[in-house]
Amino acid sequence: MATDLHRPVTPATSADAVRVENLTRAFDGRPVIDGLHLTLRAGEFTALLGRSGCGKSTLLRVLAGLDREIEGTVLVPERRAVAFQSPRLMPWKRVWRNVLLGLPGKPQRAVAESALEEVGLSHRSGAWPRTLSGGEAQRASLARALVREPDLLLLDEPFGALDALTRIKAQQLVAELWQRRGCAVLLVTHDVDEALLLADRVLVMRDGAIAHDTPVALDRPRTVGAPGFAALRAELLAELGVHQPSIASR
Ligand SMILES: Nc1ncnc2c1ncn2[C@@H]1O[C@H](COP(=O)(O)OP(=O)(O)OP(=O)(O)O)[C@@H](O)[C@H]1O
Repeated sequence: MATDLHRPVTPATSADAVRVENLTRAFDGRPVIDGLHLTLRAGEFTALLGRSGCGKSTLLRVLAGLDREIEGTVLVPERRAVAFQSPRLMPWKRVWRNVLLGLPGKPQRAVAESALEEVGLSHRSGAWPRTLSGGEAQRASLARALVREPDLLLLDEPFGALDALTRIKAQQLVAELWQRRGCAVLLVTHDVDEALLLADRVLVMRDGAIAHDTPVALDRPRTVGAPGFAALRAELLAELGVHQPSIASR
């Protein structure tokens, strides 16, 4: 039975931001998502890992309502927003107009300015997208997500194309925004450390379903050197099929 994602349904339990039951998505008869179950709690930061091509982006697109050719049940909040690895800004619209793009009604520039201030980009409000650095463009994309006041923020490798320093800053910004806004976040990433630095829970996707679900009970703010970090990293890498050789002692 195809789920009517055209009328997003608020999950039955208000403590849940997302409920997915028995979700299947096939391309040309080949299921990429196959009987997947998933619950995301309101306000929870979840990271989603998995090998390339395992279906992470497909799942995110379904949750965003961008892909409706599915079977199963998908309950998501009405207010949700998505940011992709490539910021997808319209080159012919100034930054603040990009931020307001697609919002219903006639939102005032002040709405965009407020979101741009939140991501530290007020000074580039009137700029053309092509003049932005990679990090600035990604922050503009985050501002565009924030003006939607999402209960669910979907992030598809938003830091993937950034240099190492800009990436750290962008990760810190997302952590701050999440703590301030209190929305549920689902972050797709390839980076195990990034998942462990940011998330309350890390999921690993395999064979079209959630194969592994790890709570991350480390104190915040986190560092890669924190006690317990290395053990969680090793556990997740093993789930991803990467086994770290033990260093032989002499
Ligand atoms: N529109 C489409 N038509 C046909 N096949 C598709 C389509 N979208 C995705 N796929 C296929 O579905 C599989 C999962 O793709 P998806 O982009 O969800 O993987 P992913 O886990 O996000 O990968 P990566 O980590 O490399 O970004 C891939 O084999 C991909 O080729």
